[in-house]
Amino acid sequence: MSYYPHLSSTLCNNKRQHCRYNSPIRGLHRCSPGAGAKANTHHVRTNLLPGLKSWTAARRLPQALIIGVKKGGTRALLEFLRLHPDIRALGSEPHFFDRHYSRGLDWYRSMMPKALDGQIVMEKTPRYFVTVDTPARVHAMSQDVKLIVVVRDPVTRAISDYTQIISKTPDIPSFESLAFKNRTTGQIDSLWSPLWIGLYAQHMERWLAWFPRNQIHLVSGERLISDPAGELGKVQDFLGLQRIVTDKHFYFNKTKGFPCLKKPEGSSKPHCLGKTKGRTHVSIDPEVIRKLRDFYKPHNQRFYQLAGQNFGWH
Ligand SMILES: Nc1ncnc2c1ncn2[C@@H]1O[C@H](COP(=O)(O)OS(=O)(=O)O)[C@@H](OP(=O)(O)O)[C@H]1O
Repeated sequence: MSYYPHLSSTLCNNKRQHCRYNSPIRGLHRCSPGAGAKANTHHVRTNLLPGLKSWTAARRLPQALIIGVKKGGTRALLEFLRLHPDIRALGSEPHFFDRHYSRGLDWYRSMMPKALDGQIVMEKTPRYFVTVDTPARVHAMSQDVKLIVVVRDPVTRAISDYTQIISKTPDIPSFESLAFKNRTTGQIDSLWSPLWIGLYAQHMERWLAWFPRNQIHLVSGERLISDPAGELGKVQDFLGLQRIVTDKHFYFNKTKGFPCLKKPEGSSKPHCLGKTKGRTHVSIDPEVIRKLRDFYKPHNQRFYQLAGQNFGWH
């Protein structure tokens, strides 16, 4: 007989790993064992239940990463996942594997939020998806790490990317002139970063050389907007978590034109993402958009094959 029936009742109790109740306590909603990453030795005692038991929170290396894609909806996904009591996510982008790798894993670990046993530590850095050395480096940290990629129509993604770039550097040439090596012949400049990032199959293949397909979960950036609870449900399943973030957490904000949170973590007020998320895009010559759609068609098909799903980008 358990002394803490309200706690033990949250533990997984059958092979299908269902949980019976929601615990009010962080760290007790896991429905499957997660990838292990060693904690550091600098523990902090955290008394969650005065008089009952003290729990140990520690900084650990992440067990899950949102690796991309830039402008895919990665911030929205991270903010939504943070509502889950068994997720501890770093708010900023640490860029460890692409920019700060020489600082070492101890530095990386020190960046992470403290987490209890059973909580999943995660971070998002969208550039990881496209940086050549990153898959091998992530693999060297952990073979079991769970990887999440939010993908979005590469043409819309490129325009979103350019909209962000021009908002910071207004003097750059037009999208139309940067997208082509030669506008007259119609030759696309696939090495221009906003276009190159959208070659998802190429980047995905690099990850698949290091990680099995079932360790990479793809989120549709489009569905993350049209059905956030549906996409979040699948991500929670992938992470082995109970589905705690559900449609009751979201409402559609007509002014913003996007789903927003009824009650974000640590607040009781509704909250939408900031002004840089969901910007009005610069308008692009429809003929250029048509050429880009043709350009991406074979790449998208190859990506659908690798993904085992069709994202419906036309
Ligand atoms: N709920 C909600 N609110 C606001 N924005 C949302 C939301 N869900 C997805 N998105 C889309 O997220 C796009 C930005 O993607 P990222 O967060 O990955 O951008 S970044 O790479 O971190 O800069 C952003 O792109 P733009 O619309 O081009 O600004 C949004 O379309």
